[in-house]
Amino acid sequence: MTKLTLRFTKMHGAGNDFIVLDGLSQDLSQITKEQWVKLAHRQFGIGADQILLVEKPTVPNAEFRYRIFNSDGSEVEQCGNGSRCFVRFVREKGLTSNKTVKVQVAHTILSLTETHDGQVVVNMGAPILTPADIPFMDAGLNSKKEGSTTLYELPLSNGSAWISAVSMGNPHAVQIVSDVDSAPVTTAGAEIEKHAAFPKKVNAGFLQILNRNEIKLRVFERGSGETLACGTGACAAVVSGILRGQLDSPVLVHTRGGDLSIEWDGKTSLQSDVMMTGPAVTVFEGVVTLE
Ligand SMILES: N[C@@H](CCC[C@H](N)C(=O)O)C(=O)O
Repeated sequence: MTKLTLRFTKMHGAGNDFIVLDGLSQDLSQITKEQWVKLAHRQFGIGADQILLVEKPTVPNAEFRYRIFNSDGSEVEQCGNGSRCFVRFVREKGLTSNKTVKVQVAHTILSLTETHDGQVVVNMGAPILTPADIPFMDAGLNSKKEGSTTLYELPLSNGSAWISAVSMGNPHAVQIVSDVDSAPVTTAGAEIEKHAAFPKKVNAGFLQILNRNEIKLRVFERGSGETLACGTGACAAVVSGILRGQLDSPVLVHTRGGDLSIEWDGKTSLQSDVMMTGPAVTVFEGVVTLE
């Protein structure tokens, strides 16, 4: 196998960490799934929750395309914290001078804006709540109404969990817990991630409500395990809490790696876009050789 030498940037958004690769000036097309896994490995690679590739768009109304790989090598549709790091990356590298950048991600275009205080605001689009589009197989599950949404009872080996199913481009199962610090995030989260009700697997969110505008959140991410923060998980948790009638926008989300602010006018229209504001930080740069 030929050796491949790549320039990379290590970044994080509220502790959710990324290897960002410029695919505009480097050929990344030959990299295999095994090599993504090795790059993301904490001991045998650089270490990251996700790898982000910056590429040319394939549609006319975006400046860039960016692709996302989980640390298990699976390619996914969406990454909230990653999108903030993406915009910081293209601006720091001088690849654009626009303050607001439109980027193609899977099947959507995201709009991202850096603010004067170093935060990034992302229009994450409207949440997807139709089970088949998440995708979520609700047939045969117990369900109940709470506020203006339906909750589903997900059977687990150690009891069950009442979840709401929300997609922010990627699937999330959100449950409310009384104390997020003692919640079984790694065990129940790992089981929910692979639950048969979610044919493409799912990110499992554990949400503790502090008051109507403030929550604590931990997420066991599909393909990466528990991360210090999950941007799409924060959006999905706030959508779930608002629909359950327990939260009001805006909501400050405390994760283990930092805070995110989420706004959603879902009481006016379910089609309202979710807005996420949070940090994006460059940690270091380097060169890595893949074999
Ligand atoms: N960390 C991300 C989400 C990354 C993708 C996720 N693990 C999935 O498989 O859907 C975020 O900040 O949203």
